[in-house]
Formats: sequence, structure tokens, C-alpha cells
Amino acid sequence: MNGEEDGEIIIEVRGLRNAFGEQVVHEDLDLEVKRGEILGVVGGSGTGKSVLMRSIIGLQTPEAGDITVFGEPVIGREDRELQNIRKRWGILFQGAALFSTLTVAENVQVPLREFYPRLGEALLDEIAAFKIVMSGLPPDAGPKYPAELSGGMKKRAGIARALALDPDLLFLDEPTAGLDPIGAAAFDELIVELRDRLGLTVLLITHDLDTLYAICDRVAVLAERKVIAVGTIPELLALDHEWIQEYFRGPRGRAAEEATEADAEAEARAAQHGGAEG
Ligand SMILES: Nc1ncnc2c1ncn2[C@@H]1O[C@H](COP(=O)(O)OP(=O)(O)OP(=O)(O)O)[C@@H](O)[C@H]1O
Repeated sequence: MNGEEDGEIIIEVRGLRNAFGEQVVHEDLDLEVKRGEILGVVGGSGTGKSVLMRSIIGLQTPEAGDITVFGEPVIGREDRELQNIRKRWGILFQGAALFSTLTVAENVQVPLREFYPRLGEALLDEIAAFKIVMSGLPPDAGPKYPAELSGGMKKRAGIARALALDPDLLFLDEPTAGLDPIGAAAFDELIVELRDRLGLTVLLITHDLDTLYAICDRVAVLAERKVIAVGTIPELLALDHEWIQEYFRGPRGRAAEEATEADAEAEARAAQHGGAEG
């Protein structure tokens, strides 16, 4: 019933239907996200991954279905009623969506000013500086404008803003898109670190197979207007579904799988020699 009481289900989507005119994007879609997990959402282009995320965060009103977050229904609620839930999630939109006329620190302060209008300037500066460092940016990134940042730094600034209100839940829309492989791997590590340190639940949309293999506890596959399967990658690989097989067993999927296996072996070797670190 209440997702928080049983400590399990943080997001629950039931019977979701979304359509734009004649085009039905979702029909009878179900999804559950459990506390503390990193759940990846995959699917071909245009299968409705972003529309699903927008429905959950209340930016898209579905034609039918129920969505609860932290056990509270979110569909059809007034903005004011959603305040307490919105406070508890942070969002990294595609491309980071920073305000270009504000510095990084000012961007991080936007949600703080919205939800806590009485916070003093000194405290706002302090909180922003803390979130900036927590997101892996150098402290001197605070006074910079988005145009002065690399793509990877912009995403980190977006994460800093998403963390501004100390959320319990993070939504990430294609967090590693546009990053080089080294930058993407570092970003994956940041997501895991934040989840572990802050006890976050993470819902992430991605096309990045490396991210799926490296950090997702479970993966939900969107196809045929619904979530056709959800599970660990080995569980998905055991399914006889053409798109899933092609996606995970194609050349890119295999390369990502091999890289993860190589990492696991290296970690095991390091642990055996007593060289494993934190
Ligand atoms: N506001 C809108 N008005 C009309 N159609 C829309 C709207 N938003 C999304 N759509 C349509 O809904 C479908 C799903 O879009 P969505 O952006 O969720 O796909 P996606 O799975 O995130 O795709 P991609 O992987 O390419 O980002 C697309 O066909 C899109 O054109």
C-alpha cells in the first residue's frame, strides 16, 4: 500500500496510457522502482522513455493509469499538493538544462530559493558550494557560467542542482549522452557513489550499454507501448525476445559485457592480493 512503509516500492506505475492524437505511446504500462536500486530504462528511439519519466514527475498528464511516488498519487494533483514530493526528487534533464544566464552556483540555488525562500545568502552559497564539490566539480566551478564548462562539467553541474534539496530519488535522462567513454565511465561512478553515500533510488533512461552493464541493478525494457520485461541483464538475456537479444547481444552489447567481466576479474584479482581499495 504505502511504498514507504514496506520500505520497498518507491515508484509504482499501473495501467499507464499516454497518447498524442492518434499516436498511442503507452498502453497498460506497469513499472515498479524499488528503494535503493538503480533502474535503467531502455527502448528503441521514440518508444516513450522520456514521456514515461515526464509522466512520473508530473510534467505530462496521462490519459489513464495510476502513478504513486513515495506512496503518494501524483496524477491530477495540484502543483501545491505535489510540493512535498517534488522536494524529495532531483532531476537531470537531457543536456543538463542549466540556466545559461546564471552561474553554476546560482543554478544550484534555484530549487533552494524556490522551496526555502527564507534561506539567507551566506547559507545558499555554502549549500551550493557543498553540492558542487559533491558532484565532482572543482570548487572554482561555482562562479562559472554554463557556456564556460565542458559537456561533462555541465552534467555534473546538473547533478549538483538535482542534489540541492537532498533528494531521496534521482531521475536521470540520458546522463552519459555526448560524453567521451572516459567521461561517461567517471559519470557512472559518480552515480553509484551518490546512490551508496546518500541512499538514493535512481531511475535512469539510457542508450549507453556500458552504463547498463556497469551500474544498473535492474533494467526495464520499453517496447510495444509497455514495459515488456524488467530484471537484471542476465535475466533479460534469458528471455526469447528479438529486440532484447539484438540489443544486448549485438556487437556493442557484447563489448560492454566483456568490459564488465574484465573489470570484475581485475577487482577479484586485486582483492585476492589484498590490494582492493574502498
Ligand atoms: N508533447 C508531445 N507532443 C506530441 N508528441 C509527443 C510529445 N512528446 C513526445 N511525443 C511523441 O511520443 C513518442 C515518444 O517520445 P519520447 O521522447 O518519450 O521517446 P524516447 O523513447 O525518449 O525516444 P529517444 O530515445 O529518441 O529520446 C515520440 O513519437 C514523440 O514524437
